[in-house]
Amino acid sequence: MQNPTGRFITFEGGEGVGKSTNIQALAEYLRSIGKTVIVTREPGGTPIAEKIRNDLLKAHHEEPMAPMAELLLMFAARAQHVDAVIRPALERGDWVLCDRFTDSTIAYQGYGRGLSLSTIEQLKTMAQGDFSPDHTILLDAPASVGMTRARARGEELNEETDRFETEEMAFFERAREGFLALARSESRFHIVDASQSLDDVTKQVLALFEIEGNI
Ligand SMILES: Nc1ncnc2c1ncn2[C@@H]1O[C@H](COP(=O)(O)OP(=O)(O)O)[C@@H](O)[C@H]1O
Ligand SMILES: Cc1cn([C@H]2C[C@H](O)[C@@H](COP(=O)(O)OP(=O)(O)O)O2)c(=O)[nH]c1=O
Repeated sequence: MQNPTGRFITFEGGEGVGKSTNIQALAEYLRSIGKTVIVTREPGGTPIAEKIRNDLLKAHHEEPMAPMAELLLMFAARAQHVDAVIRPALERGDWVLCDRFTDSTIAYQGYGRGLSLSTIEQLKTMAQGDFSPDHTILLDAPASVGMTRARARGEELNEETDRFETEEMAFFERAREGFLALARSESRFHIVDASQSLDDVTKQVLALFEIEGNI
């Protein structure tokens, strides 16, 4: 890890695959070796973007949300998040670990909802220019595995089901295919098999960072 400037690391994958848990483990490790680390998430990460998140995830609206409205709100939240939080942190030399980013939009709104990938690409350019993660950890598991974990976590923490969690399993399988297609086409991706035990998944995530120069 000789580069003194910050790095932007994103975690991607379906519901309940272990993104938040492994982000915390990586943050702890990076702090233990002296890095300043910010952990954030999408949609959200700033007060304005968290308000947009609230509208995006709320399961019960007085009307159905149009897929294009959903797409534009994802990018509105992201534009705010990049401008107010992510870019300033990287400029200070901090490491930014983000739970989901634009790959989730391609996977969920593109592969999941069936919106045009070229429209998403255009919006991406408008919202973030060529700004992109340095590395992306894709936690990959069959949708049913992650969903079972997410439901168990939801019951344990007494969380309300969000709008996405009400989608059918085929939607999440399409999103998984989207993530895998992205991972095959871009070298910033590191795929970790998230159907393994939590211990094994975390070991593999940390191994990407533990050996100097590994990542
Ligand atoms: N590899 C794993 N094996 C078993 N349980 C896991 C694993 N990874 C995470 N979990 C558990 O599954 C639930 C969802 O994990 P979480 O990190 O919140 O996922 P995400 O952020 O991807 O939705 C949590 O209760 C977590 O402890
Ligand atoms: C960032 C992003 C998230 N999403 C969805 C995925 C999730 O269902 C939801 C965000 O919730 P999140 O709390 O990240 O879900 P989980 O912890 O269960 O993985 O928003 C999109 O559809 N597009 C996006 O661009």
